[in-house]
Amino acid sequence: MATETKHQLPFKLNNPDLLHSLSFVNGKWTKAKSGKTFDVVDPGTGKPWIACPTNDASDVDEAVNSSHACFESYKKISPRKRAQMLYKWDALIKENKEDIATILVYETGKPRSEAYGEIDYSTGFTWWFAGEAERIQGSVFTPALPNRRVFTIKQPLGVAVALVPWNFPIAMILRKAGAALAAGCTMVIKPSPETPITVLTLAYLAQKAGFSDGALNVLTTDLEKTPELSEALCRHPLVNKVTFTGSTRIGKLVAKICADNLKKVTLELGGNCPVLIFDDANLEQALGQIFALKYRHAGQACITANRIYVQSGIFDKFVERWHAETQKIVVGHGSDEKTTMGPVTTPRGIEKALALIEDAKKKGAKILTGGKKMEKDGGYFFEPTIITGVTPDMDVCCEEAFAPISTFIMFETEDEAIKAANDTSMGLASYCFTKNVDRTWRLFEKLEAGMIGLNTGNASAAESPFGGIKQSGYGKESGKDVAVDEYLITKTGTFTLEEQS
Ligand SMILES: O=CCCC(=O)O
Repeated sequence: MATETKHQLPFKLNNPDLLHSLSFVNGKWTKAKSGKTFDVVDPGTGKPWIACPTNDASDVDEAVNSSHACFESYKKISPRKRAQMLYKWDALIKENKEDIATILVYETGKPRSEAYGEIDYSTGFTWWFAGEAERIQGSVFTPALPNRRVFTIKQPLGVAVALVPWNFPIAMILRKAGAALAAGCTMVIKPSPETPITVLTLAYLAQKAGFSDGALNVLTTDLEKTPELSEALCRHPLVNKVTFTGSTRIGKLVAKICADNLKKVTLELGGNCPVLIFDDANLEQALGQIFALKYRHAGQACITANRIYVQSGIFDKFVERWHAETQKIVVGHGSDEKTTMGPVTTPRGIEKALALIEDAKKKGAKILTGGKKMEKDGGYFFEPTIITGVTPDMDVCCEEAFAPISTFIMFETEDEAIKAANDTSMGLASYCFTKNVDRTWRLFEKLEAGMIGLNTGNASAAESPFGGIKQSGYGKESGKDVAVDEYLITKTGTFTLEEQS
């Protein structure tokens, strides 16, 4: 175990070797040059339990150089060998699932059952990308000119940087690093200050799976040094690709910085996702699916249901059923087996939720239940909340809540619902529930989002391209070909064939 901390661990692991708190650079556990550290806090108690290095711009060179040196040899490894290492990594993560879930609970606050769910979802990516590694193909085609032959090959583009959020730290890493390593790239990861430990565990297991030193480096830092460290990573001349998941505001900054040197960028940004439930929907199906989506990780998923539009014929009944289900939610520490909803991950989450509710109340919304912070064991708990009478001018309608706030809006016609759903700068995911097949197709084509859930609230999967349109970003993660392509360059070969005389 390589922890260097004055803190008391609030849990025991079956395999204590998994727990690391130093950064991981070139296969070694490394302190920041400044020697500074920051605390990682349990959102369920508000107590710090471990500390990690506060890296800054001066720590970037060593990490990127080692990833670049590794790339020079890693790119020559056969796709089958890359696949084998990815399968091994996948197996090691599954073998240590219980311990990884424990760390995840104490970093994010999510209930243990959800932590298991995240690991199952995430290993879908390691498994999928192991398969993709061997299916990277170029093409040969017939050109217009005689005696000419044209073909393309795909090659890994080099060192990639991943800037990742705290809400699904395992899924985000495996979705990004899985694709990069399958393509033959190496990666430097900057985890979120809230969730560095799960990421360091994954790096430890990647090394055990056979990835060589520098293939996957992890530089931790705190909130204050995040902009400096991220910018230095994005600007480093040996970095060719940046993948970012987070807010639209920061995504635009990342895109601007990378544009200076024309670096390839993938951006998975904000959501504000609408749900449309029509009178002819199977009410129980819609309720079950959207309830699970809404309260997954206390409302802190980018694809969560931010605005729920329900047609007038079933509005009252739907909200009544939703209210009844909401009363059954057990809010508590993620490690408690009875808990069905944990805290939000940061105190900032509470402040934002309170501000949204205050604004909605001022503008005439009705708070059916909840709306307050819960004073409970020092954690960042927020009451499951239902708001009705929501109008488009309310912040809760225009912004991602990232909290357990269910926002209901009544509609009459299909056209009205589509117009309201699309009335946002965001375009990550949209959902609709109807048993009318023609309407389903119309909605699929007319809703402005990169992912459309049709009678489902659960559309994320390794085989499905994940990514938004409009201000929700660009590029695809997961899915066949598209995700690995984000880490490849395509080279065109043109050959003139001399005929034998
Ligand atoms: O919060 C963003 C990721 C959620 C998902 O991958 O389903």
